[in-house]
Amino acid sequence: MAILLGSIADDYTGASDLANTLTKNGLRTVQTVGIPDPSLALPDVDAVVVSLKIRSVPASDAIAAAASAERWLRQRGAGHVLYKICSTFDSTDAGNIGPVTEALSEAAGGGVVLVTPAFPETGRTVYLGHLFVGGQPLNESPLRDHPLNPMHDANLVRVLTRQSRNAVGLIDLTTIAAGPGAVKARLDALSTAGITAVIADAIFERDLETLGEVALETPVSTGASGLGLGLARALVRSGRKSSGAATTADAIRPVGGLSAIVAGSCSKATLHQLDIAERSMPVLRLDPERLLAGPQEIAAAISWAGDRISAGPVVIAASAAPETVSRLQSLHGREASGHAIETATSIITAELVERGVRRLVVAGGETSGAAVDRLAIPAFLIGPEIAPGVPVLRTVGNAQGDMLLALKSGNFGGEDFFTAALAMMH
Ligand SMILES: Nc1ncnc2c1ncn2[C@@H]1O[C@H](COP(=O)(O)OP(=O)(O)O)[C@@H](O)[C@H]1O
Ligand SMILES: O=C(O)[C@@H](O)C(=O)COP(=O)(O)O
Repeated sequence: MAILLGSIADDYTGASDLANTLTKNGLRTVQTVGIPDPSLALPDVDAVVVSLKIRSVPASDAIAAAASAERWLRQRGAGHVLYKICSTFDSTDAGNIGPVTEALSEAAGGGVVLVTPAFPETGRTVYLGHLFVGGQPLNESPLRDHPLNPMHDANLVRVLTRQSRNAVGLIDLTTIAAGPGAVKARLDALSTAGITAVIADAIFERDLETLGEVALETPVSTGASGLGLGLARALVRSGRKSSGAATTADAIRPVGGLSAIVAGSCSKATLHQLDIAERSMPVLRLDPERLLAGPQEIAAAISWAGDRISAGPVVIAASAAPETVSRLQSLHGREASGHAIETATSIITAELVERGVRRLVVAGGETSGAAVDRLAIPAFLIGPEIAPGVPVLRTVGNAQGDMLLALKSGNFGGEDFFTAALAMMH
């Protein structure tokens, strides 16, 4: 299998978001969970998205994991590797977007890397280096209250500079509107000035098409699904994409079994989706304090689900509003609280699968990573889109048999996302 495009995603929901975008734009794509075991039979594809859980780990761990994935992708023919980050640039001053971008670039021989989290379809745009989420600057959006990576600065040149060893530049919208030639000339000038990463503006998909065309001529880029769209369209336009359409129908063959939703995302969109789900499904709100205190809350949740799940889907959520999250974090620490809750929700998920759940929605990137790791799912085929950024996934090589999943980024999906997702999984 020789692949045209490789990607390393810093979390699992982000990986499925990118895989969805690449598929929609004509690339046959598979999502692997880490570097797959050589015995795993992967389909013949144009693009592989390797999902890693490296958004909120120490930078040195993130670099090591990304470097191994990059080597694996290059060995399979990837001429370009996209480091898939969050469209809301989720990270801290310690990284990991800057350190991983620099490491991947150095591994590929250096040069300047285009960086943009723009994803216009979900309202993420970048202008003069400032990231907007819908109509709000990043630091005024709900991302200011993210449990793990609260974002307090919309100026991405500044944010990336704080995470980088080398200087960071900007390619503004005027240059991008002038086309690929103008972008290349600006990149060359910035590179001569010693800059190794540039934040690129992008408001419309045409901006990302221009950036994709330029990025494809370089070994590495860093961005969200918008840049994936640009790269995929550039590959198709250039005629480099092999024949064979990207179809999704095969991925949603029915799997039967029970269905469940597990949420650990505390994002505004997820909190509202949970409120809406309460009108049509049993929803258990976990007590975060009790979750941290010992295994009783997990056992109680599994017993609660066991009493109801044969009658229809159930929802189990650790999610809480910012004030509650802050209170827990002030008692137990930010990372310790997040990690303990991810562990608890992943144990609950595995128990539900043990009891026959085969159709599963997980809300939250870190939450999804912990759950998929505990289930030891090796890879996913990409099915149809439920909402922008969220496809139905079908497991590949799963020990428990075929399952259908949706890994929902906290901020994605309309208010009826959970019922919409389950309606597409049979
Ligand atoms: N009630 C809570 N208090 C504190 N942290 C929580 C709570 N519920 C979930 N979390 C943690 O918040 C984090 C949410 O991140 P994530 O799953 O990536 O969601 P999102 O996709 O919204 O970013 C996880 O680490 C999760 O364990
Ligand atoms: O780019 C995006 O916004 C998503 O693909 C993504 O990475 C979301 O991360 P989480 O909100 O942590 O799921």
